[in-house]
Amino acid sequence: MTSIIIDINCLIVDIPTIRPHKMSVATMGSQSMVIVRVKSSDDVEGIGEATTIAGLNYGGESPESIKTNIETYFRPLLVGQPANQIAALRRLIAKNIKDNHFARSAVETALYDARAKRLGVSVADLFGGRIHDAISVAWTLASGETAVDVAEAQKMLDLRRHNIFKLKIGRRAPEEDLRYIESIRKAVGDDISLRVDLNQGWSETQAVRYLQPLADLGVALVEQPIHFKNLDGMARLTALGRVPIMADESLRGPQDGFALASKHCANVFAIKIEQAGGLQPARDLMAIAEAADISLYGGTMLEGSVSTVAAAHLFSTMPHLEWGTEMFGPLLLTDDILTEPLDYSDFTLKLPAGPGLGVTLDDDKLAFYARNH
Ligand SMILES: O=C(O)C[C@H]1C=CC(=O)O1
Ligand SMILES: [Mn+2]
Repeated sequence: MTSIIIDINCLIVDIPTIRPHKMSVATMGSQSMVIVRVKSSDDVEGIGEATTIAGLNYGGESPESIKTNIETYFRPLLVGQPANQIAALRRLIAKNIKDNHFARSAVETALYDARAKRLGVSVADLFGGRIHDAISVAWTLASGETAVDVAEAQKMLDLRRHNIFKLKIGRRAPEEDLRYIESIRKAVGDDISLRVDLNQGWSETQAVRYLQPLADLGVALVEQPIHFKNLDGMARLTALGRVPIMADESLRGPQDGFALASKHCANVFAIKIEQAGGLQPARDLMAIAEAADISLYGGTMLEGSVSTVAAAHLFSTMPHLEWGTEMFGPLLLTDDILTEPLDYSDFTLKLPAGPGLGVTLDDDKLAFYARNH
């Protein structure tokens, strides 16, 4: 029997972070997730999540705009449509709704979750099946206090939770950032992979000046050092060859991926399902990277458990995820909205068993953290 979409609901859920998360774009003290539930005539519910960083600080979609746009534009478009025809639904959305990649990703995730549940398979199975049962997970140090970050890195190593660290820099003067990285390097030793993320915080001139000092400190990867539109600049920094360059904000879907790949603007792509516009566009973006011999990294929008596990399903199907992932979002929050939290151990995130995304929402927690205004 054909299952028909009968309703789409959105809830904004606000959960505090375990500590302030300081980036060049914003300081976050809590995370706001838009949880999307797609209900169908056969009673199978699909869930998805759209999460941004600090309202409008990172990009053009906020939790509030995502909720409004899904309820006002996606919902009437999709209600009454066959729930299993995901490609047709994607075409319908593309024809009627421009941009709104985060909202699209949440809706698409919910459609895949429901489709997989109906088939009794996992979301990874819809993308060819998992190759990896666990994926490596980096942690971001971003408390803004060197001593706190040193202690945090040590704790993560002791707990065997993370042994790769991303450092958020570009908020302070470059010389101060160098001293900070040096302290972290001294504390963790030479064998630990340290990467930095500027979130576009530098001018191209600053990047030319400071890439070598970063390389001298053993920084393995430099993420989005300059403005996302300065693709020629990204290509020039990549061509310098001082340290591998990773694109993040410059990648808003497969077309951007093609532009960056054809101009050699990066050595590595950070793949984010929300920024790409959903699981399938993210998969398309990864195919472009693979064809261009650009390495892959599984990126996060500091998402909660639902979007994190959705991305993990997709990443688990990739033969080569050379730089691992940073799917740690749920661990940055003081509480979770799942009945069973995700399993982080042995420096990895374990893919859950079970159909669909393999996770269940805890309705009491949702009710507790839901924004009521
Ligand atoms: O990569 C970003 O820009 C966003 C995010 C990912 C990890 C983190 O700490 O911030
Ligand atoms: Mn980034």
